[in-house]
Amino acid sequence: MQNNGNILTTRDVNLHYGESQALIDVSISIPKNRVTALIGPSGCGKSTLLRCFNRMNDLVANARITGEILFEGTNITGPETDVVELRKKIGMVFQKPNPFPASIYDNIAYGPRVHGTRDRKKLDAIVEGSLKKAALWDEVKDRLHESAMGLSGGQQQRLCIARTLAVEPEIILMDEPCSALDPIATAKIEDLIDELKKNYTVIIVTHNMQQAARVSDYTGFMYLGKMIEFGETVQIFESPQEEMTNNYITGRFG
Ligand SMILES: Nc1ncnc2c1ncn2[C@@H]1O[C@H](COP(=O)(O)OP(=O)(O)OP(=O)(O)O)[C@@H](O)[C@H]1O
Repeated sequence: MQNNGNILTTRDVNLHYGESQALIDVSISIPKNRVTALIGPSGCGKSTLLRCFNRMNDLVANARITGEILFEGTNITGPETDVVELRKKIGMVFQKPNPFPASIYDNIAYGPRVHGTRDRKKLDAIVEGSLKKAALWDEVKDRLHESAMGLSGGQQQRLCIARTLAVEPEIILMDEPCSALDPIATAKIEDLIDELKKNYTVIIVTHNMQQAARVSDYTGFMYLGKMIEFGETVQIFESPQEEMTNNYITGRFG
């Protein structure tokens, strides 16, 4: 597969929560405009690594990180990084859909308003464009001013993706985005992920190996805080180089 260059590179990333180490010497490069899946058994550090990419671990009082994370060549782990700007460029979608208790329109317009867009026409265009990109427009165009809480779980998750897209990110982090959804809603999100990679880089944490195999171009297998193997998804699933990867994907542990 043609690699478009790397958008994120980690160099010897170690992360401790107090005394306990959650990431050990993680060094990977995430290809641009591709979908990368992080897999591995519960507690191996997938979410911790994902949260490093937009500094969400800053919110955890006892988290301490060393090493470098280069986003388009600039280290983002230091105090000089503008975290608000970073999170605009690297958005996040969580396990449980978390729309604000506000209208569909206001959920999408929130980010652009915070970043200074006030013009109604511009906001209208952003709302429509983001909902279209998230494959939700047709379902909600006649109820934009109704509460987002009235949407189904799958629609709420696509709304959260639209909300992320509204501030024009480059990377979308997804932490088990389908784990609260039924198979039909999950299939819609998976189709959407495939569509999104034309314009964005997606990094997804998933417990579901079939999902990783279906949606991702690259896969990283983690175990006990270490990145055991990282490569093209086809290679990881069909000819893993590490015995541990092989044991995991064949269901021998985890
Ligand atoms: N806020 C925190 N404070 C202390 N320890 C934490 C915190 N968050 C995670 N950990 C620990 O760090 C390790 C990695 O957790 P993490 O959530 O990154 O794993 P994971 O692979 O995403 O797990 P899961 O698949 O179960 O979500 C675990 O041992 C976990 O208990």
